[in-house]
Amino acid sequence: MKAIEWLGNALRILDQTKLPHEIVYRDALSYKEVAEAIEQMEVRGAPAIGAAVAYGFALGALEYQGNREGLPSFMEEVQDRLSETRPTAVNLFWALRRMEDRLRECWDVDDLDEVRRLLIEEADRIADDDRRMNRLIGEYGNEIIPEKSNVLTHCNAGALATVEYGTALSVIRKAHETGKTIHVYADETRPLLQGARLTVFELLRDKVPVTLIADNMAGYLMQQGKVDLVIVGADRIAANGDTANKIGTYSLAVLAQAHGVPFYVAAPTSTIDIKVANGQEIPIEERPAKEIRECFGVAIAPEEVNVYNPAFDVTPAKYITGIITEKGIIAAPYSVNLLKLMVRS
Ligand SMILES: CSC[C@H]1O[C@H](OP(=O)(O)O)[C@H](O)[C@@H]1O
Repeated sequence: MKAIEWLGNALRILDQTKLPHEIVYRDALSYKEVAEAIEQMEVRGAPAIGAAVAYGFALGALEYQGNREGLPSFMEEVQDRLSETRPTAVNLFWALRRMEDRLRECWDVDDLDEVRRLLIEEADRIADDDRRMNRLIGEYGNEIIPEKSNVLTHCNAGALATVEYGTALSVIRKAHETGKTIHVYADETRPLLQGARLTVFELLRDKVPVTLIADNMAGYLMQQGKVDLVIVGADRIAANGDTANKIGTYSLAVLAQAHGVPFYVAAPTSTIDIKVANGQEIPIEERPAKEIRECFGVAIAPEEVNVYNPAFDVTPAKYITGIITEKGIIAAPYSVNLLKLMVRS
């Protein structure tokens, strides 16, 4: 089950708003369709968004009908449209920058089809890098999973949030595959229920024991000593280790520290934004009020009520036990150790 698949002239997108009850694909033939799919969260998850944007950029070059000289200004429009879709996941901007850099490197390539080929090749590399990084996250992360453990996770940081394997769920999968007795508590993750709809869906398919809980039950589980560790994904990690992730992550981190439960973030280095000093500088997406007032089309609050709907929150580094990356597990002091990580090849 892949979130996205490149078809050579289109990007096949699994519409995650329909999961788990319907498996529906959309073949995006244009960069605008990719942008809409990201905004509507048909494709979501920081690494998956990054790869989708890379292929969306390549689709823009395929759509272009002008001469070679006009391509750069057209691709600026493509870049603008893709970059305005969702502000928090830095993977989007990391992928766009790689595609823009590749386009600039092609300045002396006159043949438009050759430029298109080189851009698709770069998007493929971005996708392959994500597969590789997620596998390694699973390998390193497995080192911190006890032989027998109850792990709590939030939202969906699984295969559906990436090109393959996932980040937090890559660690859980690896532990399961290596024969550890791992059981997962999956937060439903209001308001869009990525945990109930996507994480549970993934883990049941992989036969990983999983129990679904409402978000407000996590503290009670920890108070009863039923959670051995928490592992979540990330959308943007600042230079000091402050981490933006799905709304509700910060509450989990504070509860985990209060109950002496280790709290890990699993993310590829494409999610680390070393240019952002701390969490205050991370843009937090605010989404439509409808997502709170309704639950998948069923009104659950009076139409006239005001709504606050931040899609992410920021967990200060002091609550994070370790950051699991494809280059190893990073501990505090994050300002020092993340910088060392990013300069390491
Ligand atoms: C592999 S980490 C994915 C990350 O993205 C999710 O947010 P959204 O579903 O809104 O894209 C959530 O924060 C996950 O942890």
